[in-house]
Amino acid sequence: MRQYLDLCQRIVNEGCWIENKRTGKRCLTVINADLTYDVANNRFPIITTRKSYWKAAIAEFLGYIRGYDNAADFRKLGAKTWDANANENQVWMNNPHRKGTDDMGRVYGVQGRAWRKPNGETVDQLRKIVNNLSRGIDDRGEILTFLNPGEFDLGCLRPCMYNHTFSLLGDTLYLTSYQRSCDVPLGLNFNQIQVFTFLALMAQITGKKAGQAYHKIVNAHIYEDQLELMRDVQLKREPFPSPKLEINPDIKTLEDLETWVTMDDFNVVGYQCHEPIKYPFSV
Ligand SMILES: Nc1nc(=O)c2c([nH]1)NC[C@@H]1CN(c3ccc(C(=O)N[C@@H](CCC(=O)O)C(=O)O)cc3)CN21
Ligand SMILES: O=c1ccn([C@H]2C[C@H](O)[C@@H](COP(=O)(O)O)O2)c(=O)[nH]1
Repeated sequence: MRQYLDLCQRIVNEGCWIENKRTGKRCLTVINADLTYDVANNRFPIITTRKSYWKAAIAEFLGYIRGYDNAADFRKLGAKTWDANANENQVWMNNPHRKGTDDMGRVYGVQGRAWRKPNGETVDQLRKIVNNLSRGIDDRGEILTFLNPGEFDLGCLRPCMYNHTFSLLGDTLYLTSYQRSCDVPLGLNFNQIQVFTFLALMAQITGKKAGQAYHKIVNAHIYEDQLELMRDVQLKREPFPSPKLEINPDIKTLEDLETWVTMDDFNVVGYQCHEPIKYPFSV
């Protein structure tokens, strides 16, 4: 939690104002942030200086794991987070590839589970990684990449957290996740939870011990309409100790994640937090 607050404070102290064309807003911005999450000791990196809707964060990531391309499917799991990008972004609404209400196009999990090859076949990147890790294999290329520049025009948004690389040292599993663009008040609150939970889940279904998760961010920003709340409210609060994440031990395979898992299979124990803060969201 300290590392999150340090990053927020660094943006407030040292950030540069950058005009963002897509949203029409200015962002206070720094380049490069490195965060580490201790999954081995289950120190769940949830924000405690405001209420965090952690179930929505896990639901969103489960939707990526399942390869969903529709905001309605994310809503059914418990995440409303794609409603605006699927249905309120004028550029995407005017895109002839958009298949109607709630369609997100070929983003995130679609690329992760069904990357298109020139011959018409698809590559299931996640299945390959799970198969290899389960057999104790790390081919130094256990990479799940959502970033497909050839298909940017087929999706509502380019992926922000776009690459997850797994590594095995003996029977300990590590994860390194890369993020090109980070809305620190809103997005990072979710992304921290997602990186942590992804490693915990992958360790569980491949029979490995979870090690550390490394989260590398390039452009970390606070939108102009979020700054006051961050600087004058959230950063004035003292964090509480990290809680623990409990995952249903019956989740044993990728198929379990694809079929029956719901948010009832996750629990956070000992979460103490300050009052909610409602940050503005930019489409
Ligand atoms: N500007 C922007 N920031 C983002 O973080 C973001 C995007 N766009 N577009 C794609 C996804 C969607 N994500 C989102 C979208 C909404 C919330 C959000 O509104 N969070 C609130 C309430 C959550 C709830 O009630 O479930 C929060 O207080 O955390 C968070 C992440 C992250 N991504
Ligand atoms: O997982 C996510 C998804 C999105 N974001 C944020 C980062 C930016 O503020 C916007 C995306 O805008 P771009 O113009 O495509 O960079 O969404 C996030 O923080 N985390």
